[in-house]
Amino acid sequence: MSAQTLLDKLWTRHVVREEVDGPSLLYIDRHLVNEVTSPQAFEGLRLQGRKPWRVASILATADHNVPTTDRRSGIADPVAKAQVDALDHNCDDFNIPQFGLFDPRQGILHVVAPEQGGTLPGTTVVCGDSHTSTHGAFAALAFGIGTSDVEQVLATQCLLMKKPASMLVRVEGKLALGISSKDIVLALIGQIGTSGGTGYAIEFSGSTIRSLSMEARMTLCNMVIEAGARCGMVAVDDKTITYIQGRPMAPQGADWDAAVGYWRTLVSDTNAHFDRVVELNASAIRPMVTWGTSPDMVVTVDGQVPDPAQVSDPVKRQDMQTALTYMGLTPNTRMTNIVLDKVFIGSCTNARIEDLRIAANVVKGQRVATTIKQALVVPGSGLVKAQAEAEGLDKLFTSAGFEWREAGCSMCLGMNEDRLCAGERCASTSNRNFQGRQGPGGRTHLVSPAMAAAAAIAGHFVDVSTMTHPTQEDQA
Ligand SMILES: CC(C)[C@H](C(=O)O)[C@@H](O)C(=O)O
Ligand code: SF4
Repeated sequence: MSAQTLLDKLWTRHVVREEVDGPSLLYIDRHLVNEVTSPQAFEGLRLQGRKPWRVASILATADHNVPTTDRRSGIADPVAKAQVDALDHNCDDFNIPQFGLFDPRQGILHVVAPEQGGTLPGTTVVCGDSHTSTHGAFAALAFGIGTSDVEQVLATQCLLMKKPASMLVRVEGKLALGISSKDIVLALIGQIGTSGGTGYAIEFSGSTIRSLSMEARMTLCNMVIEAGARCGMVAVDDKTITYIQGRPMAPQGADWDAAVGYWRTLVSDTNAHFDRVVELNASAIRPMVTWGTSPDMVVTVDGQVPDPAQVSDPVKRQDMQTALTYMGLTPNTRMTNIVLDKVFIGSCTNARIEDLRIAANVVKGQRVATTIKQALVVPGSGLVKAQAEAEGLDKLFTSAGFEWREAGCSMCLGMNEDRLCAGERCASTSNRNFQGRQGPGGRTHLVSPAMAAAAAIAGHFVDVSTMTHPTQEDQA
């Protein structure tokens, strides 16, 4: 047999039926269900008199609409409340286990599932949410689906999909101090653009990737969607296996041994062919900050806001101009001179324990700048929150002036009460800086947790690579 990529291996193992020139039918192992994209799917099942095909494949929790303060007083917004109530009702009705609002395991699905051992190598993982690509960090074939697909997977445990092309992103070398996988992926998106990954599944490889923790690998795979790719993945190694061992939903005993034996095969064969290869030099990567309204509008923190006048392509020039007007920025402003109103540390990109450790270490013993109106830390799950509290990280944050919240998507997209007001400028560890993403008229700059934390203290962006703190390699 010819050399196979990791994608080939995952694909072949899950194809139920292959069509020439059409989508294939894939078997789905894990279905993550949130409150936003599932109500209509469940309604569809009911109308057809169907039941979920394999309830045990489902992991459900509300994440987008949940309040991050005072949950006991309920959800004020009627739309948010209706979605959360619908998930409760549907899970009760169809006997689907759910992590409810008061369950410590509740949180953002892309944080919760790996934490529970619900994301395993060699599986297919879907969710009605684009950032499902996150789970590919475990050598899973993981991708977001739409609401009608959610219904199809509930009903049949299968999904029609066309095999993506393969892209290898090889990152070699050592990251400088203070640089994280968020900077790697922002640098990648800056290089290939928001449609550079369209039609591809991206596999990350190379010595830099091997040195990264599982948390850091999840951040990489989380953001491939912002490069247009459907899924991201990282091959299995010791770190993958160590992370999973002992988690509640992980296999045990003889099953564990058999699973590990199979998981070890989940690497691209030497000489496997990729449709596109992109190389990055880790030692050249600097802390990244977005300046515009798309994740590829990004520069290094020691750079400046670009000048549309320097760009010859009229379409690109107009896009830049529109973004700058929305963002309220003047060309050639140094990034370190951009003054902020709010800071958000959270989201499925960067709200895992390692992210909070890195941020807490930066703010330790200091105070949030008086010009910052609000600095939020929203852990990715109740268990991340509990772990952080056990380590005293919450105290480091609150005594610096941050607010310490309950788990959820929160200000990543403002479907709950946590939002930017019009014109407010925010350093955010999330993944999307689209117009109005964090609240109508809000201005988002995407950064790493270390960069967000340092910006909160200074009141403007600062270059964290000139500060001393642990890297993601130390934490692995
Ligand atoms: C609401 C949901 C469907 C959406 C997504 O698919 O990604 C959200 O999570 C986001 O990040 O924009
Ligand atoms: S944290 Fe943000 S990106 Fe992630 S699922 Fe929630 S809204 Fe989407």
